Amino acid sequence: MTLIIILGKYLWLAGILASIVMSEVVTAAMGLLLKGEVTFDYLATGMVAAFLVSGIVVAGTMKMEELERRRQEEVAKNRALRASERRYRTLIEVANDAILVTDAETGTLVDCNRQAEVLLGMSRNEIIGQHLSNLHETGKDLEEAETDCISRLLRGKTGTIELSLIRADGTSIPVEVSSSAFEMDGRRYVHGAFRDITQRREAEDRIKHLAHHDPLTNLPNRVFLHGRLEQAVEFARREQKQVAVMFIDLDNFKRINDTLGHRIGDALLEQVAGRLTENVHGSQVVGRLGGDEFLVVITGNHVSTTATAMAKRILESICRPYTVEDYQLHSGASIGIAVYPADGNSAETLMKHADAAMYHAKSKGRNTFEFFSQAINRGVRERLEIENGLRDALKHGAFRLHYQPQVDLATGSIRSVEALLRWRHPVLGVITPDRFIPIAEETKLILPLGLWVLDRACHQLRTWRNDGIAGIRMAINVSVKQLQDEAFFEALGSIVERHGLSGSDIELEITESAIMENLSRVQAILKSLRDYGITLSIDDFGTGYSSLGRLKLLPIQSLKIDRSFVRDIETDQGNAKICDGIIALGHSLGLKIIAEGVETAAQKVRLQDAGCDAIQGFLIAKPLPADEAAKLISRVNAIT
Ligand SMILES: Nc1nc2c(ncn2[C@@H]2O[C@H](COP(=O)(O)O[C@H]3[C@@H](O)[C@H](n4cnc5c(=O)[nH]c(N)nc54)O[C@@H]3COP(=O)(O)O)[C@@H](O)[C@H]2O)c(=O)[nH]1
Repeated sequence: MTLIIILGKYLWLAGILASIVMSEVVTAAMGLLLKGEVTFDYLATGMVAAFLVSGIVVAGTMKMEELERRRQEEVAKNRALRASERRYRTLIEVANDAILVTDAETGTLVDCNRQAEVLLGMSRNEIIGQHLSNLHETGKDLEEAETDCISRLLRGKTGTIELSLIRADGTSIPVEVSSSAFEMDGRRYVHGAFRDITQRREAEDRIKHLAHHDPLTNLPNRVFLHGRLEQAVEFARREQKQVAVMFIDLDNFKRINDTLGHRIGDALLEQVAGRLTENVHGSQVVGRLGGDEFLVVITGNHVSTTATAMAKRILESICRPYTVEDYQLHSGASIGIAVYPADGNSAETLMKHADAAMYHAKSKGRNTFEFFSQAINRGVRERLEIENGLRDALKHGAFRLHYQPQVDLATGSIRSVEALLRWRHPVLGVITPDRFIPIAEETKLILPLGLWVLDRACHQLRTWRNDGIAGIRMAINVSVKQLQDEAFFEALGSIVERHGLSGSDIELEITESAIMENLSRVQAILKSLRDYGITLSIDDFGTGYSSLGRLKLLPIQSLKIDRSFVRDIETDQGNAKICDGIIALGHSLGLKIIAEGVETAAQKVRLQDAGCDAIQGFLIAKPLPADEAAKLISRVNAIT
């Protein structure tokens, strides 16, 4: 071999040597031929042999050169290949991701980096040779989707996908895979960069949990419940099943929250959530809609029976006393139930109807449950009609005020009139304030409506004054929602002054229950009103369980005995005693007492004997239109 290399390198020398040898041979042969020492044939044969030998020497030498060139090329190629392999290994080893190289035809792993060993908790030897699909987690809901991912990977589809790998210790690990396909030696491979996304998934899960759960009780929230209810309805539609939606609203919660504070209220809600959870099993779901409202979703057959049993259990469980810090608290619940498909075809309708049924349960006396019915549905529609009608009536000036006199029992004169709203609905006819005021309060329409009443009542008083009817004040009902409105006080002042009146011309009546349930929130505004000279009166007194202690806190000037106590004062000893008690209590606090709903002379006498200061009722007059009220005032006050 060395000889070949040397010869290969010195081919030119071999050529010269061969030429010299050949010319020597030819010269010597010619000499021998001339001397006749050899015949021509012999000489020719020798010459040919010499040519052949030298040709063979030259050809062999050339071949050796060719071999050498090829060998060198091979060495260079191998060196380049090794360098490329080193570069490739360095590249995949320095990668932050786990790299797995898969034979696209067989799905077998043919290479991996150190990160892959760490990610999978396996050695390189354990990884290489495995089928890629052996490493992905199976037996989960996502199996189908992930199998699809694996086959996408193997088909060399580029892009990013997410799947779960199974580690050597059996734990699952979510990964994001960026893959690309390449060909080598006529075979197709897939290069996959696998990135551990456990932390990202955990963060996403945390965010998802927060977005779907109520932070106080950790129960599913409104968004989650709505989605779950939609799924349940869809499932029931497909599988011919039923869904019951149970709307639960706590009784008394607002009072507890307002009087004892939000910390106690929150603790109570947490305990209620715990009790509800105890009563919900299997596929049933309980969640919190917000405030003191909870929802349960029940799917299956005969859901009405299940819901009835569950509602009874829940009511019983919610009723048990709660211990929160040093307090023993009592609550109850009102439950409304709507069933798919009878009561609605969508999550929205079912929730709305369960809510309506809950309101019905509440109005029936609380701590009870009620299934949605067509009667309730009619009520809901009517309510909606009233709500829409209220907006129109406000816009088109369809309200009227009537005025009912209040008579001073000491003098017999009319000392004030109460402004009372009247409304004739275009379809439903006359609607009493008892029906539309609560709806106006819920929809906040009471704010513009209340201002309209103030304006019209003040306008009327000014008109009467201008007409010479003096010495009376205007009593106006205000809702607690109005008192909570920051703009109310200023608006009232500007209305009163615009009509050339002063605070002392106005008396505001606020219902006892409303004032007591919102005491802390309205105390400041009541004080401002009193400072402005307005007389404050507690309406429907006796129905709201005010304690003497709390009454003393209020800047009020009079109490109005609820007409339910006045109705049979002559015959009902109990009611008579209540009236006597209210009069005595009020006087002891320096308050004036007025009795409403006085319909008979006997009632008037009984109240007068008890020391009542003023009366209002059909005995004197029903609420009257302004002109009739004016005539009555003039007549009565002219006599007295
Ligand atoms: N926030 C506002 N509330 C208002 C306004 N206008 C009225 N109301 C409140 O609606 C409730 C019902 O009022 P209404 O149907 O007008 O009934 C009043 C009288 O008609 C009725 N009344 C008066 N005397 C008698 C009687 O001898 N017998 C009898 N059966 N009913 C009688 O009482 C109502 C007046 O009650 P009160 O206000 O408690 O003095 C009622 O609660 C109104 O307050 C409004 O503009 N804003």
